[in-house]
Amino acid sequence: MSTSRADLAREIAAEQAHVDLVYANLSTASASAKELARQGREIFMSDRTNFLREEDGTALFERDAFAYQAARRMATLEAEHEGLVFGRIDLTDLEKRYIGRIGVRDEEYEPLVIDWRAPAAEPFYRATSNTPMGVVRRRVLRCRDDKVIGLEDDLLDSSAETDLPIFGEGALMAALSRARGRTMRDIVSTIQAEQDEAIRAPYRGVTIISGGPGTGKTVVALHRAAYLLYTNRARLEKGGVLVVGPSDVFINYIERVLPSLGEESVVLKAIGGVGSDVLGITSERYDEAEAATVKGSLAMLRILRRLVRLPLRDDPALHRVRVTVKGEVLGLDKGELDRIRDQVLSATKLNRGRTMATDQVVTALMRKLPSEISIERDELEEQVRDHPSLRSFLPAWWPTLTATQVLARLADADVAAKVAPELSPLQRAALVDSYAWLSDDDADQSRGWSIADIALLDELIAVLGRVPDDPEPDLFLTGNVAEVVTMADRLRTEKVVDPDDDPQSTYAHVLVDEGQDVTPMQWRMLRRRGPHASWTIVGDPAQSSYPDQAETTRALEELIGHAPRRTFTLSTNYRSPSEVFDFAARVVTKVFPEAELPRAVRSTGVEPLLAATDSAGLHDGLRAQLLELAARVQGTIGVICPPSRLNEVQLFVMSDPRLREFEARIIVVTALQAKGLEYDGVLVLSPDGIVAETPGGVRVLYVALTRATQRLVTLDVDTQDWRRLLA
Ligand SMILES: Nc1ncnc2c1ncn2[C@@H]1O[C@H](COP(=O)(O)OP(=O)(O)OP(=O)(O)O)[C@@H](O)[C@H]1O
Repeated sequence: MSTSRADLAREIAAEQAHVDLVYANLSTASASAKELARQGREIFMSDRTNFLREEDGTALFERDAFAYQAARRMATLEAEHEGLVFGRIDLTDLEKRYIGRIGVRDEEYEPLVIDWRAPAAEPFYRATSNTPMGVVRRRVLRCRDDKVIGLEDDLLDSSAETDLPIFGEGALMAALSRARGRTMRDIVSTIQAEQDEAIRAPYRGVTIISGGPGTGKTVVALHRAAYLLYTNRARLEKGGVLVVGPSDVFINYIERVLPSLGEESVVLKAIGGVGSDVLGITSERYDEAEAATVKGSLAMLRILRRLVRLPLRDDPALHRVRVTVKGEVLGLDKGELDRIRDQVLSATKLNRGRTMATDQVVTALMRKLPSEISIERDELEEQVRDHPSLRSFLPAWWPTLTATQVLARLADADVAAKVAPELSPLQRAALVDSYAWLSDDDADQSRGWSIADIALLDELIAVLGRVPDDPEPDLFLTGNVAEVVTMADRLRTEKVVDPDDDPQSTYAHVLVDEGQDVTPMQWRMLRRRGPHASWTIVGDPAQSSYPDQAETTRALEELIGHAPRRTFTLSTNYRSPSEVFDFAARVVTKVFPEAELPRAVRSTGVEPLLAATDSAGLHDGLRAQLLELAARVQGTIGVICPPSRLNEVQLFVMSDPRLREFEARIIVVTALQAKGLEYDGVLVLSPDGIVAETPGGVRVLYVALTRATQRLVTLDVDTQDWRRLLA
């Protein structure tokens, strides 16, 4: 229903005039920002009812309209390419409202632009032709910096008597068909109605955002964080917002979205970095499938507790203690000492328990003195307490332990056999092997703690308590155990602070992305970061890399408890063309029939390409397919491969003379590293390898197959068993 180019140019010029007015007001306002903020507050206080009527019943709007806020956030927004004003709605009563990243008023306090999060902006996102909400036309302005360069309109109420011109084919399609960059962009001008509902859901309790791949879960959750900061600013700026994603690559990918919405105060962390507040360690390393599964499971809880209680060495000298008072030998044997240990550990944490344990040992020894020996109680106590053998026994029997020292003990197969009897021999071997790097003669000592270990170390800190400021010297460190401990010790970086403080940083709102991959042990780690928080949890079980879904669900249920909960399911795939998504869906439904399958919003007419090669021809096959992909798509190309091939493929892509010219566009990752990311062209290398080497198997292959925004190629190497799933 469009009109001529001249009409469009006229319309753009008219919009430009309004945008110019906004910028002019903004710079005047910035110049006297503080003063205006003060005045604004006064007006707000004295004439609140007037404001309320004008602004659709919200007191929030006014605050953001204050020029002071605007100036502060403008500094961030200036760095972005998208304009400050991006939308307009024309209402049946002829009112027009401009929507933007921040609210701006003129000197009369008349709104020139409404913040996208204000209630008055809601119809911009929610109105549809079935329910127009009084909106006749919705317009998206495409701006570069402060210049309007295009318009896209939707006529929502064709029955309204209007002569408003309508331009363009719709903003969403225009946005989706552009090539993607290396980082995620905000979608503030094209948020869809079902997404808007999740974004504006109430603050309290737990908000779950589910839906298949590419439905905008991540981007919606980030807009929700910006919305919550707007509606609960005082609480959230003080209490903090934590966003947790699967990897550092993912965090780099999303990190510009919130600043582009004017919000800088959110803490972003990869799941392997959540424990860094207490451990000083972050990890990006994945364990092999079997070990990762064991370490994620709640069975580890019992194993770690036993590990903490297991004496560091089976030294007969620690099986008994003897002191002499007035010629009488007073002693406790192993059974008595074990009982004291159990009692103390059930009352307090190990690193805080030495004093209590000492008191109990002293009392028990005092009781051993035959009653006929006459001695003042105080003197007896002093003699027992200060006895040199007791003083050397206690630190060895009740050592101060760091989390890394304790976990490192699992490198010893005998220790693992004692503390983890419930594991199968295969599981136990995988667990022990995963710590082989700790031994001094392991070639790969640089491997370090894995992502799954971080949650275990965090749990251990919760069990052990902090290391006291001035731990007594650990006299027990001799022999073989000492070697293991020494290596762990080198990696020990726990911060030492007041032992009575809760050691973790906590937040008022925690947003967890790719929640389906969070293992039960990781949920416990996250819970410690938000004991009183409200939560936004984003996920898609069909993409899970943790095999025991039932266990993860239980862990999540425990987190939610009785808190109010609401679930939003997003149903449209904005990333992949239908040809790519339908192909991937065929694969996943064979192993996970209950998968949420969204409807792809676009189609390109290009079916995925299934290619094959053998190990000998891998480089030639890979080069040929990548050159073809690079010629066919603009933008990024993701090569998704099994972990065992990652180094080889990275090296090949960097060194091959023909591929080097595309180096800036090609990214080589494993399927787990590709979680949450997208590329214009995707080559999935060795699907069989991905299934075999990754926890989650076919579900993780599904992740790989759903990363493309344009084209998908699969390249089998030697085997192609996975193709049976396409039948
Ligand atoms: N309303 C929208 N307007 C424009 N682009 C959108 C919209 N919704 C989603 N997108 C785009 O679709 C792509 C997929 O979004 P996102 O990564 O948030 O999906 P997801 O559901 O988290 O995917 P996955 O589960 O596969 O990680 C992104 O490029 C995002 O910007």
